[in-house]
Amino acid sequence: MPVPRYPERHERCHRVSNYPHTPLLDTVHVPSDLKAIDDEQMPQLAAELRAEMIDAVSRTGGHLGAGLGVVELTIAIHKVFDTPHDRLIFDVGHQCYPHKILTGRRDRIRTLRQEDGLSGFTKRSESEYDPFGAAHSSTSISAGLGMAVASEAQNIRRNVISVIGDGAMSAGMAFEALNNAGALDARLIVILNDNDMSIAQPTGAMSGYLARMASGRTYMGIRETGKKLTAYLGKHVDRAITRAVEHARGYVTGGTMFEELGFYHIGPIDGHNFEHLLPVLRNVRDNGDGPVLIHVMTQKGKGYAPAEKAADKYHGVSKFDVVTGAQAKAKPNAPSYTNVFAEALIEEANHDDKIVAVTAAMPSGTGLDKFGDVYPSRVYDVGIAEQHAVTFAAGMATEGLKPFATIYSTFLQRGYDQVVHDVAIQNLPVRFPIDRAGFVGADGSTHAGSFDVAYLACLPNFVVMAAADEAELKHMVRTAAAHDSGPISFRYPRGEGVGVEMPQRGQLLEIGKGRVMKEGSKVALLSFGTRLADCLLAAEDLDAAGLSTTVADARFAKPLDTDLIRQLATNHEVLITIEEGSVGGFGSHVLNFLAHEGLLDGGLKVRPMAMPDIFMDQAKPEVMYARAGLDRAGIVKAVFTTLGVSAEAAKHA
Ligand SMILES: Cc1ncc(C[n+]2csc(CCOP(=O)(O)OP(=O)(O)O)c2C)c(N)n1
Ligand SMILES: CC(=O)[C@@H](O)[C@H](O)COP(=O)(O)O
Ligand SMILES: [Mg+2]
Repeated sequence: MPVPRYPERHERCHRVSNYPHTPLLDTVHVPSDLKAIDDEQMPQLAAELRAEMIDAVSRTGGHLGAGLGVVELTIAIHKVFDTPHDRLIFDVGHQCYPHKILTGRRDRIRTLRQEDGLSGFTKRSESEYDPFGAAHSSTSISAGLGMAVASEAQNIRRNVISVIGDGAMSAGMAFEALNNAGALDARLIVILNDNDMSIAQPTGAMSGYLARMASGRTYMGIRETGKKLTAYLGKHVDRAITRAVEHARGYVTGGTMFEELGFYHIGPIDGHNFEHLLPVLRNVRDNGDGPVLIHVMTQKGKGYAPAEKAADKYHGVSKFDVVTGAQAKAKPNAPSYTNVFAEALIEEANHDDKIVAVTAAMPSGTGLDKFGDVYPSRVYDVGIAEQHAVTFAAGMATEGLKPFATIYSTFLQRGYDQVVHDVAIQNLPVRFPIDRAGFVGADGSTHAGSFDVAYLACLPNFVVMAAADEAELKHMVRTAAAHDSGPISFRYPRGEGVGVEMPQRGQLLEIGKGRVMKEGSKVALLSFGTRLADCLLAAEDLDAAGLSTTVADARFAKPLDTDLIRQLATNHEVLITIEEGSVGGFGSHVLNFLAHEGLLDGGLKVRPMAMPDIFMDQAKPEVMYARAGLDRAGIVKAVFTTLGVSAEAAKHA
């Protein structure tokens, strides 16, 4: 039976109306419905599921390539195992859209990543089929092992399956979990979904090792393989498995790194071929014990030509035209912060050959791909390894290089002990450009850059800056490059700048000095970072309401500009701090200073404005600002509330 291949048809066929058979997908509401469908019909189901996913993501945007690559694998796992009793954990969770469609969420799949819609990742509160939430990578083996051990401790027979990508497998956490699992001997099934891609090309020796296995260098003969498999799976190695072995390139059965760690290692097998997947999974389900690793080869973007051709560009997409693959791109009003950072770093590197840059598997997201185009030997992609990235940079700093460890706010959380122990305590001049600081929109709470100011400004030795606009970002890159006496960070958000005039090169900022943008006499708005633009707009409203307003840009959360704060506290009735970060950040440091200096004792009304103490679900950034009260209207409201007056009364105050 010919399987319709979506790209060749170039049609929107999510309803499979042009498919000659009854849509099988319409009969699958939950995974147990798969039991009624024959193995031979699985390719048809996969084609329908793939088409459904492509159509949904073309309307919502989101993670495309990873999900397309695991369509067959997802179906096969749900067909063979008994979820949700058996636990299925997707690492990162960005590949889980086919899983969502098969697990009762098809009717909401076109709400993916939208306000009040489905999350773009797995989420415990969303479905019983998501036993573990994710979005940061490389947690699935640890979580799965915990579940497996807990089940065994409670005499519950269940399979736990962790699906982890080759990129995610590069992280320290994954190795820690493999190490523990091999020793504990718990019944854990790890499926290594190897598509030879991370977001970008994978890097590192592990990636090379997997590629060598996939190219057959370590394969053993089929007969020998059969013997080994029998040893693991028991006497009844299914006839189908022998067929699968013949079709697949073979089973690796000895001497692999995974085997040395105590795993039974099966594969590589073809992850798009049900004749290989189903018998292998059934045999693992029905026989054997202890940890097993199944190495499955897949193709990122499988079944959609544009995504197959350019897996990096179709990892995460905006809305796109299914026929052409063209992604919707709003005309930008200003350069993105990421691009400004990249250009500024190149500019500084032109002047200083000690400058180097480090990324943890995010070259395009951080702009370091552009830096690498100019200075290929001065950029290091260490893989998904934030902890290592930080200490690696610390080591470079000890030898006189000037490393920029460029890591998203949310991912730097993973390297926190390294930031404290390896960088701050030793006062090493590692520069931390912190991208995606603040709300990030569709990726939701797991990716929000909420905590970096709180977790960095509390550390002795650190200088902590936030850019209010793209020109400020340039200044901060230059300032960080010149700051050689200890660690320094600067944060900037996802998306476009505000459209200010750009200097050719950044200026050196005086450490610990803010700037006054506008002088008033009654209300002082002290902004840290990109809320400055809304503060200036709010000040217009406040002035119009008769509340003369000063606006200042703190630039530094550490060291604080104490002269500026003292002056604002002394000369105004109200002092409001505003930042796009959690409680415990800039505002907390200002309050601490004011309290210690006795500046709160004379009746000054101080209100710190920060992100609310919740994990906020995905929505458009404007909506998130409004919800958090961190937009123009929210700032005006905070001032009125602090003064205990209405807008009308304020005019007469
Ligand atoms: C701790 C952490 N660092 C970085 C990322 C960003 N990230 C998301 S997916 C991804 C690549 C994952 O590659 P792989 O596991 O091979 O999955 P694939 O996309 O190839 O299916 C990266 C780097 C992340 N989610 N978590
Ligand atoms: C899944 C993941 O962690 C990344 O793909 C992330 O979604 C990228 O975010 P940006 O689009 O902000 O680079
Ligand atoms: Mg991969």
